[in-house]
Amino acid sequence: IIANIVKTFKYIYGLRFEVQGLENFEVEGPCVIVSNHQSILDMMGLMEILPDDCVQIGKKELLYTGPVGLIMYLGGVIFINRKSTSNAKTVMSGVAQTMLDENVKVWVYPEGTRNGNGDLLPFKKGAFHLAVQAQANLFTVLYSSFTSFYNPAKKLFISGKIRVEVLQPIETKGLTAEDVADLTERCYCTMRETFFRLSGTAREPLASRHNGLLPDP
Ligand SMILES: CCCCCCCCCCCCCCCC(=O)SCCNC(=O)CCNC(=O)[C@H](O)C(C)(C)COP(=O)(O)OP(=O)(O)OC[C@H]1O[C@@H](n2cnc3c(N)ncnc32)[C@H](O)[C@@H]1OP(=O)(O)O
Ligand SMILES: CCCCCCCC/C=C\CCCCCCCC(=O)OC[C@@H](O)COP(=O)(O)O
Repeated sequence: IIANIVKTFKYIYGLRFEVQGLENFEVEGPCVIVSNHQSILDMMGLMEILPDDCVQIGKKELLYTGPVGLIMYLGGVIFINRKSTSNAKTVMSGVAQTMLDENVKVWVYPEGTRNGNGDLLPFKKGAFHLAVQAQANLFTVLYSSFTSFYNPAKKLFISGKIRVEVLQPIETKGLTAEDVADLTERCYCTMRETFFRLSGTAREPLASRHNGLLPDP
């Protein structure tokens, strides 16, 4: 119900989605889906391709946003406290078990916050631990940059097109916690390349950002 309502918002905002690779989602079983997160507009992009039985990880502050919080709660959003790694880790290890027991897919924004600066932030590792703990497939989804039609700094909001790509799943069978850092880095590199390709923007060398995993100084 939520997805069908939010999917109509694109007509009001004058946005078009061009989706590639949706058939990659046609794999049975639980999985973790990670994607870039630029703005609240991502909620439209999320609903545009949301598979069945898929819940999202959200910051717990969103639970207290009145009717929207209630809708998210009823929609199954898993709320985590980002300020407490141990609390977030405990919640997420429960999620791995639920994924397996109830055949659920989980959508995570590994940047951990909205970021509209035309690049990806360094990734948090929770989503990758989750995929490894559940030994589930990991899907990566990229939305092209919104900067050409939405730029709060320039007070710009015009109609536009968002290119979306669902990449081939990555298997995590046999991987352990020790492999998570490497898995995170591999996904980061692939997703960043894809983001620049979809956005039609030049690629900044990773070396200038400490292989992408560390914050800028
Ligand atoms: C008409 C009405 C419309 C209504 C319409 C409704 C729309 C309904 C749609 C809703 C949609 C919601 C959308 C919400 C969107 C957001 O709220 S985005 C913000 C919230 N989401 C997130 O933060 C997810 C990503 N974050 C993570 O996964 C983070 O890793 C965590 C779990 C929060 C921890 O964060 P952290 O401590 O800051 O960062 P991190 O460096 O990853 O971890 C620290 C250490 O713990 C380890 N660690 C992390 N996680 C684990 C783990 N699970 N197990 C073991 N070790 C772990 C790491 O490996 C790391 O250790 P080292 O490897 O460095 O030694
Ligand atoms: C001008 C843009 C406004 C257009 C809004 C159109 C689309 C609206 C679709 C559904 C409306 C309500 C959904 C609310 C869900 C909000 C999810 C979200 O984006 O939370 C922020 C969180 O990830 C990270 O928080 P921070 O960036 O760390 O703080």
